[in-house]
Amino acid sequence: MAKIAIMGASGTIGKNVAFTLAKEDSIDEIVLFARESSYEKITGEVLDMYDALAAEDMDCILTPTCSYEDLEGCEVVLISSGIPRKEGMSRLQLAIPNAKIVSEYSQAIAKHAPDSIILIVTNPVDVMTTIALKMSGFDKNRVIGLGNHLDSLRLKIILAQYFQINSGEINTRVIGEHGDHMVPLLSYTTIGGVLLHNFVKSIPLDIDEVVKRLRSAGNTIISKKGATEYGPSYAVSNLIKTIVNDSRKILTVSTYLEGEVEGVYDVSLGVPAILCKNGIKSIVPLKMDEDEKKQFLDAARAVKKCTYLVREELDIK
Ligand SMILES: NC(=O)c1ccc[n+]([C@@H]2O[C@H](COP(=O)([O-])OP(=O)(O)OC[C@H]3O[C@@H](n4cnc5c(N)ncnc54)[C@H](O)[C@@H]3O)[C@@H](O)[C@H]2O)c1
Repeated sequence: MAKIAIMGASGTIGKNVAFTLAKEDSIDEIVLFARESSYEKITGEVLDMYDALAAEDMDCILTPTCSYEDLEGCEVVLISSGIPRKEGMSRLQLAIPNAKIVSEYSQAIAKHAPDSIILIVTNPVDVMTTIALKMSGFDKNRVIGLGNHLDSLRLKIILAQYFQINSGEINTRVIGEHGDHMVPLLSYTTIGGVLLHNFVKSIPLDIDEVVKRLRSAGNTIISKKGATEYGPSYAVSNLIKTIVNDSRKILTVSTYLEGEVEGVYDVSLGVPAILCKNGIKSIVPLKMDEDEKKQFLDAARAVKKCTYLVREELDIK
């Protein structure tokens, strides 16, 4: 049975992840951490969740708190605190205030839950993953960012709807940046075990249109309902369940790279990795085609530039 914590639990992602995971048999306590200004709200969320859990005869302990001491004994700590991107705001303008929050929380986690795994959702997530790594001092296998797993789920559903087949038949992956420089790995995509490139010989597909829909998927949701909610929350819950259950699934997560992908160093980006109880067990080796490789290197350059500027601003070595 696992104890986990969510920092930013009063927000959309945080509370949805808490409610989803409270129904998991393998998790017996969830710490919902909030700032003092959000404490009332978080206690209200907890009372409401308990009513729903009672309807399902579930007994997960939900602990609302503003105290870092309650992180003690957590196996996984999720950071989903942060300001959202406002119109006209550059990536860097978003990154600096969010990096200050991630930096403070990562140090608190290192002190109070030194054996935990840190999972980052706060955007720009690939930059935040490096900040959390540097500020926690954790082994890089225990600092993981979520972004491309969600993008991969989005590509899966776009293809399933296009071909009108069960989404379980689609095996696909998006790597690189969770943002403009995402890299859909079409050369690895299979449908019912058949490579996409072979499959589309019999059923034509406008690949450019699919990639365009994928890249704008998050913004399309935000423009219609103000925020993304169920997709990211379920994607995060997938990662946490895989870790606490030691399931060893291969999921695409942001991790600090030191040459595991040829020519890419000192930057966190999304790559397929085997996840286990200790975090990342290993990164799955990739053989990208020329175009995918070029896109991945572009992603590395863009994310690295932003990460360096943030580190300089916050004086993070
Ligand atoms: N990586 C992904 O796939 C993905 C997907 C969706 C959202 N996100 C990101 O996750 C983060 C949270 O999204 P959300 O929709 O839950 O946002 P939200 O605005 O609903 O919640 C934000 C949370 O952060 C807290 N917060 C805000 N400012 C803070 C500060 N200065 N110090 C401490 N806590 C603070 C709020 O109290 C709240 O709990 C955002 O950065 C968003 O961009 C990432």
